Amino acid sequence: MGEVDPAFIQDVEHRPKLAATQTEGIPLIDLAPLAGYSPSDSAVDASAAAFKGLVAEIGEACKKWGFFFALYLVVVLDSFLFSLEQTYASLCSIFLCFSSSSEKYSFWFSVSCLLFFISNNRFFVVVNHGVAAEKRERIEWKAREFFGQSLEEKKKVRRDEKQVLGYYEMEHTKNVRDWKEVSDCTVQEPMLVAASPEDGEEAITEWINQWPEYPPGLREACEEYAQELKKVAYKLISVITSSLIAQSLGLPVNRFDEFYKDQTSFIRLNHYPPCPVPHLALGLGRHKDSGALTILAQDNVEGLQVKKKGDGEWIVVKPIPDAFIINVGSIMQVWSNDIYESVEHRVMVNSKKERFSIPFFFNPSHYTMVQPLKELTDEHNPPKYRAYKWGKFLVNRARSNLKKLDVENLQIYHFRL
Ligand SMILES: O=C(O)CCC(=O)C(=O)O
Ligand SMILES: [Fe+2]
Repeated sequence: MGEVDPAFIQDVEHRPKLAATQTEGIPLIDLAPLAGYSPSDSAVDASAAAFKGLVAEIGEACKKWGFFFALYLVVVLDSFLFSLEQTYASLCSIFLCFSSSSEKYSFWFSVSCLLFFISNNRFFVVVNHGVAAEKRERIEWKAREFFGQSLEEKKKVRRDEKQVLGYYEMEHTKNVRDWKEVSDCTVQEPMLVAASPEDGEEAITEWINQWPEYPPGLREACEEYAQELKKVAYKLISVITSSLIAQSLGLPVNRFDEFYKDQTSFIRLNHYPPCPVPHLALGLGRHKDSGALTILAQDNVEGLQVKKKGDGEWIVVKPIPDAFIINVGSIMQVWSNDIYESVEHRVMVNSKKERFSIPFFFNPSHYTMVQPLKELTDEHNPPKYRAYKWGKFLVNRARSNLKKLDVENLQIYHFRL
């Protein structure tokens, strides 16, 4: 990335402290009732008594530990799962970490949950999500090979205004340049999106993947990983729906299915090179993910931090081998009318080690009107957001993150009522 351009330098109040607070605690809940789950039978599985018992159990666990608990630890023996909880309005953020395990568990979405309660932030950690370790290793290795090439090579698949998917190294978050390079590919082709961010313009366009010649096999690795992660996302959505059902008896268990038919989910390969000024710059500035759900694979180099509610302290999410970290995005915050709150997070860089991460952003179809679910609102609890069209939001963001602007780009608070 060459000389340190002032575009990378964070304002003083956003500069990272190099010694940040670590996460520690973890309770566990056995989610074995999810064994055998597959997206096609979500209605059956998710309505089963055992599943309901599980959701209730998680609610109890939340009650028991509440948000006073700073840290809590449970050691888990064999298989784990996790889950989202029934919520308590004051609780806000959720991160889930999943670990992969051997293939034999693919049919057993069994498990347990590692819940981190840090003040009133919650994290969940899980294994046995069914993604084979070698599939994850393959995409991680291909990402290393891809980013290991010269800038000239990588620029052959560079994104631009029209080809929005591909390589780029100029992303700005909150109008400060990130110390990273990325490559995006869609999960479902063709990916249909709005052609323009302007309201009233109905034209649709396709975003097409650009695959580099080198490394061979990158495409296959991404495609196979995408299929696996889609399955994990559906499982998560079914648990989230179930926990929301506890808030509203009128919410059908397949409530979210309609949004994912023509999904705009995508995978991002993130590479954070070593940085000579880690105390001044960030790999990725503070932000909330704008989709519904993110499933993140990080390597073993520390860097991800989430913001604790209340005192605003930044907490390191320590890497767990083979773990996925899952966080609720802004769409889920709107759908749930703030029952779930999207977590603010950022990435620190360091002067010695490079770091890689691979988020899977689970997003609905471009024509989805994002608004609080009507089953979760009434005259006592009115909608907190007006509806917005996801495809327009997505295109607006895609056009606004490559350069410094004078104002913050589009956020859900712009739709707050
Ligand atoms: O690299 C990470 O750990 C986080 C990446 C992230 O938050 C993102 O790409 O939105
Ligand atoms: Fe993020």
